[in-house]
Amino acid sequence: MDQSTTKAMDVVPPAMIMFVPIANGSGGAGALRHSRGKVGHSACLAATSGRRHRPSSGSHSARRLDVRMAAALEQGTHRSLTGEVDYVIVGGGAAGCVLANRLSADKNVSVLLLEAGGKGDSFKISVPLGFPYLCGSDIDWKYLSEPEEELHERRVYFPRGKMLGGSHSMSVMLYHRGEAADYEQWEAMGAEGWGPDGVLPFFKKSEHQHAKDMDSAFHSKSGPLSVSDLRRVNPLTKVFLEACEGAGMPRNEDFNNWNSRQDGMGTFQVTQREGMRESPATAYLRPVVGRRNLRVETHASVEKVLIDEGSKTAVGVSYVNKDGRKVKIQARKEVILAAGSLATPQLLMLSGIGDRHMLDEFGIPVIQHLPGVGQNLQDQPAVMLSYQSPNPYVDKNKTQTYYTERTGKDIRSILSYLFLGNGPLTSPMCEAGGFVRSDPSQRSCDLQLRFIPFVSEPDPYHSLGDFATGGEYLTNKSNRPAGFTLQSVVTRPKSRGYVALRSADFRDRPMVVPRWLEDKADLKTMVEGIKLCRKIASQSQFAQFRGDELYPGPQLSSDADLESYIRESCHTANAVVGSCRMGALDDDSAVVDPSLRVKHIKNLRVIDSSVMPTLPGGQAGAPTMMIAEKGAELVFILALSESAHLPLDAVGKMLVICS
Ligand SMILES: Cc1cc2nc3c(=O)[nH]c(=O)nc-3n(C[C@H](O)[C@H](O)[C@H](O)COP(=O)(O)OP(=O)(O)OC[C@H]3O[C@@H](n4cnc5c(N)ncnc54)[C@H](O)[C@@H]3O)c2cc1C
Repeated sequence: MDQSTTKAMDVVPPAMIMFVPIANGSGGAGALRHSRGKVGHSACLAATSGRRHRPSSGSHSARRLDVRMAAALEQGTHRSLTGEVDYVIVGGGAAGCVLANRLSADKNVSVLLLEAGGKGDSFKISVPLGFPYLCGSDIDWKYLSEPEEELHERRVYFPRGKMLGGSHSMSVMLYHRGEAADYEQWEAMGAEGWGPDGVLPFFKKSEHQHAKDMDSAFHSKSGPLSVSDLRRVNPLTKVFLEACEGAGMPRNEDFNNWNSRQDGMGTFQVTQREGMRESPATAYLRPVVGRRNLRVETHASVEKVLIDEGSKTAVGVSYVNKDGRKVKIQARKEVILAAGSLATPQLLMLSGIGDRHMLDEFGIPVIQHLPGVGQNLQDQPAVMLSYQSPNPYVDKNKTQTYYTERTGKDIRSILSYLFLGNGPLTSPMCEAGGFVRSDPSQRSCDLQLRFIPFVSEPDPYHSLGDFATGGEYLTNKSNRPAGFTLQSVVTRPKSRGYVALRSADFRDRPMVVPRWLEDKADLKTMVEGIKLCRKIASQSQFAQFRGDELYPGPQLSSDADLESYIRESCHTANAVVGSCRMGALDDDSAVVDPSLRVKHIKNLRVIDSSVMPTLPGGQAGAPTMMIAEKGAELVFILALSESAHLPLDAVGKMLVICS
């Protein structure tokens, strides 16, 4: 038998199985036995589980609690359930952490979360302004795209988090959902049940909104994920907002209120708790890591899903654990892929699910020809406009206004962060910006603008990669002037790329072909973005803060010049989605159905950012967690309907009433 498949493993019928420690209760290795439990109203409990595990919100208590949670996580990651579990979740990122919390809320089921990276609990991760220092470090997968002519043969660097919390643990923390029309489009593309009314309850279920006066129709204060206003707004950010007004742009006080237009400028909300990064790991996983039916295994790299060839049923996964040992684990109920938009399609292909021709090319036995796997890749390309300040090297000492590599070393910033949870170190860098239409005929905003009180190179990620390999970017030696940057992001891109296998070895990164400029409309949007940013920067409000334009530089002014600059320097805004698209049951190009089940394969779902049919205009983190919230409910509905012998619809309605 070929190694990529497993003949009928002993699949236990759908009965709930509880794991109970039999040794000293300390969760010692392998000290567990199974006991059968009944299906109760546990799925209803799942709907409120986040609330029961809320960390306290006392001033310094969150920091202390973080330490306690880290200790619990330490124990949790060493607890060992061997052999078989009910649910195996592959990838402990944004979606994986949500799923681990919600599925293990039913204490009658056992859940194993496998994460290739580590715990991701170091201090540098929790300090918001430290975000650039995470890029290129050992908690980053550091993907590189294939060279493309359209991008002047550049390889684009894609940071992706390799730790619990995934990419969101190294994110910029902006909290955006897109607008209602984005989800109407999902539904129109065959994602039945994923329209605005179908997704809003799950955004709210996730959210713990700290700002006052937010419309409760769109916000909630009872979810696990802390969402807040900025603790400190940089003086230059305020200048930027005044300049936007000067340029005739409207204000928007809440980009996530679907009763009003997304258009307008304002400060961004962030996923932070008391000035510290809030990731899916801190919000969802750490509070529940002590649950006895949940095992979290880090440094566990999944190589493929084990699928029974005859019945086309996922029965488990094989992975390499932290000791380098190959382990097979059986999933009695489901395997759920949540490895993100680059790794999930790779894992499907390595498991024999994907385009037949590609699998043949690498000698992988085809279990299911599914040509959509890896296609429909979307991301938001971005381009920078940077100015130095009038006294660029003297102004480097104004560390509270111009962020430079000195800001993080400034004693005022450090003390303010440590004792008050405030100051520049709480900044996500992009503190303000907004959504605009590059021309009035656009149906939705095609541009997101972001203001950064820091001089960025044209391709900041290239420079960050250089820094990670010993370069001087971000060090005291760097010759960076003080200044500021405006970033134009294609927020609803029309171009589509793809992910393909590079080899049949799971340790090789897949090929990533972003094709950002495939649709010339996206190029045009970026050109218009630079022009609009120049207009904002030329307003009188900036007069005393603006020196020379550094990038692209005033000599580049025609559309052709700007296009060339964009090809040379556009970079990712980190919203990589769509490579395992959800669609209607009869849509052959879709990878998962609206219940997120992989087409033609039993007991296998994809629940992560890769299922998005299109990018909701904004960042991808909040929509990913929404997908995982709704995905967990879909998993419960199936489990309940099977054990109670009820139709799926009836169970779905019951759950709505319970929650
Ligand atoms: C630098 C950066 C900035 C960002 N800024 C923002 C922002 O401001 N706002 C926002 O909303 N979003 C932001 N994002 C995007 C957001 O983080 C992602 O959209 C979101 O995390 C996607 O969730 P996911 O669960 O699909 O994948 P991920 O969060 O990437 O999780 C996938 C997980 O799977 C693990 N994994 C992969 N392969 C395997 C394997 N073989 N075995 C086991 N585990 C595996 C990975 O290590 C990772 O932990 C940013 C992302 C980055 C990288």
